[in-house]
Amino acid sequence: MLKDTVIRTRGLRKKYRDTVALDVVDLDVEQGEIFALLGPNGAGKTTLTEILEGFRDRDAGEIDVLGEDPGKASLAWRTRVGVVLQDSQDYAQLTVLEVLTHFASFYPDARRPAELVEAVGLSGHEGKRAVQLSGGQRRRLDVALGLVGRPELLFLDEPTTGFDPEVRRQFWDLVARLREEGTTILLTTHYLDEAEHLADRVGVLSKGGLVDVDTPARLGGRHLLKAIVSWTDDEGPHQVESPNPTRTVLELAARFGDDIPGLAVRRPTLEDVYLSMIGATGD
Ligand SMILES: Nc1ncnc2c1ncn2[C@@H]1O[C@H](COP(=O)(O)OP(=O)(O)OP(=O)(O)O)[C@@H](O)[C@H]1O
Repeated sequence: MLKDTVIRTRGLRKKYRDTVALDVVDLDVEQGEIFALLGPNGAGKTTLTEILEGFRDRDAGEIDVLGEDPGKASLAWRTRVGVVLQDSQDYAQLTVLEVLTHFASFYPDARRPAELVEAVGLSGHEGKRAVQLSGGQRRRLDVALGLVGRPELLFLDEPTTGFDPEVRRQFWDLVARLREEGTTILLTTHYLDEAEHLADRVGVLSKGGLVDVDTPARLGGRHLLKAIVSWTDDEGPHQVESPNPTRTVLELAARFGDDIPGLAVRRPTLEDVYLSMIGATGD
């Protein structure tokens, strides 16, 4: 294993009865990287994540996570890994502060509960029982629990589901701060804007296989795709694909004068590329 590789899998396979959930997955995630795993429902994201976390067994393949096999990992390894699962854990009757204090006691160098409350935007809710929190607030408590042990590697499984737009932005800022501290993050999300904003690289999982791994800007050859220039004239709306949209706009400006009616230049988004990749594999 390379010194700076935090996650490495080779030939990873997992089957549930007749369903092949993971089919020969080779994945490398480097130290300090934010890696987003994308894929439609049932693609295998949770299966892959939970195998890497040591919560599910694999059928075949090699895995190295922070130098150990998660299936046989030590307690010391577990303190280096933070996990935010899709489903909340059961601590409904404890207050926010009690939950955080309790979990902090398991770690050698835990973050202070007050710091965590602030970081996930739960200030003012410290005394509330978990059961009294809204869905989004409860999710933020889950995220705080993932961070409590100051993990070197953090797994975030759909962390912002149920967050309102403002809290999502706050969460993104929190992830940016973790990145600055050198935390490696494996994130699964259905929000393409989240992947674009946060991830250094994204991997698209479809039907148990990694279809592509690249930066958000280059995934699926996105950087090579043509821009779409659209405008409106007396005949109605027009649009053309252009390899050089600046030139197209200059030509239109020469034709229309100062103002090109209804001008828009649209570059293919990560979502456009992702949907065409998923469509191409028949999901
Ligand atoms: N415990 C299980 N027993 C049987 N089949 C399972 C089990 N867990 C997952 N599967 C199947 O394995 C496949 C991959 O599921 P997985 O939950 O890993 O997908 P996912 O990408 O996380 O989906 P989602 O986006 O909906 O969370 C699916 O076909 C699912 O039905």
